[in-house]
Amino acid sequence: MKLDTATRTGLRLAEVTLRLGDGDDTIKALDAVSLTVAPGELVAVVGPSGAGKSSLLAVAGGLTVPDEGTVTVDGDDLAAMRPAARTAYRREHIGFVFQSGNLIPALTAIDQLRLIHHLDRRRTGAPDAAALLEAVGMADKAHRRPHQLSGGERQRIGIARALIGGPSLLLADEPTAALDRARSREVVELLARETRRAGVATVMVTHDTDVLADCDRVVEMVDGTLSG
Ligand SMILES: Nc1ncnc2c1ncn2[C@@H]1O[C@H](COP(=O)(O)OP(=O)(O)OP(=O)(O)O)[C@@H](O)[C@H]1O
Repeated sequence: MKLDTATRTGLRLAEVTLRLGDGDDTIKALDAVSLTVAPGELVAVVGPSGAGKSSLLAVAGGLTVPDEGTVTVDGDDLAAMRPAARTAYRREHIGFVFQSGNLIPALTAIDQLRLIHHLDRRRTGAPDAAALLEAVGMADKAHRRPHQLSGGERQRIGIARALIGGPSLLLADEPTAALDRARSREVVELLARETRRAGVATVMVTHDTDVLADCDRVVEMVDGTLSG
C-alpha cells in the first residue's frame, strides 16, 4: 500500500479571491485567502453559514477557478490548466468525501472501491480495494450494500473510496453532518489516521466542534477571509 509520496508538497492557496453573483450583487466569497496544507496534515475549516467554506473547497478542488490568486496541488497550478486537463487532474489527484457518503445503492462496499479503481485504470501504485477496506475497519462488511450499513460505516467506505486513487489532496465537506457524536469522533479519527498514513493533504469543512481535537490545525472563515 506504499505510494511514492516523496515529491508531494500539498495544497497551497495564495491570495485567492473569488467573486460570485452579478452586477451590484457581486460578493467576494473568498477575499485574498491564503492557506497551505502539508502532506499528512488534516486542517479543519470552521465558520458561520455563508462565510465561504464551500467556496474554499470548490477552488481547492479545481471545481471553480478563482478571479485572483493561485491554487497549486503538489506545485501544479490548477487555474493554468485547460478545463479538460483540470478535470483529468482532479480525477487523478484529488479525493472528495461528502456529507453522507454518496455511495451507489446497488454496489457492495468493495465494489464501490473497485468501480473507482476500474475507472482510474491508469493509476499505478494505488492501494488495492481490499487493503483499503481493511485500513478503514470494514473488511468484514466488504460484501454489504449501503442500506445494510450504518451511517458511520457508509462514511468509512466514502473515505476509503476517496483514497483509492492515491490522491495528493482530500477535500471533505461536513463528513460528520449525518452522524451522532460518537460516530463523528470515530470517522474524524479515521480521517486523521488515513491522512497521515497516506501522506495526503486533507481539508475538512465542519460545523462540529467535537471533532476539532483530532485535527492538526483549525482555521476559521468569516466573510470570505481566513484566520487561525
Ligand atoms: N452562485 C452564487 N452566486 C452568488 N452568490 C453566491 C453563490 N454561491 C454562494 N454565494 C454566496 O457566497 C457566500 C459564500 O458561500 P459558501 O457556500 O461558500 O459559504 P459556506 O461557508 O460554505 O456556507 P454554509 O456553511 O452555509 O454551507 C455566501 O454569501 C453565499 O450566499
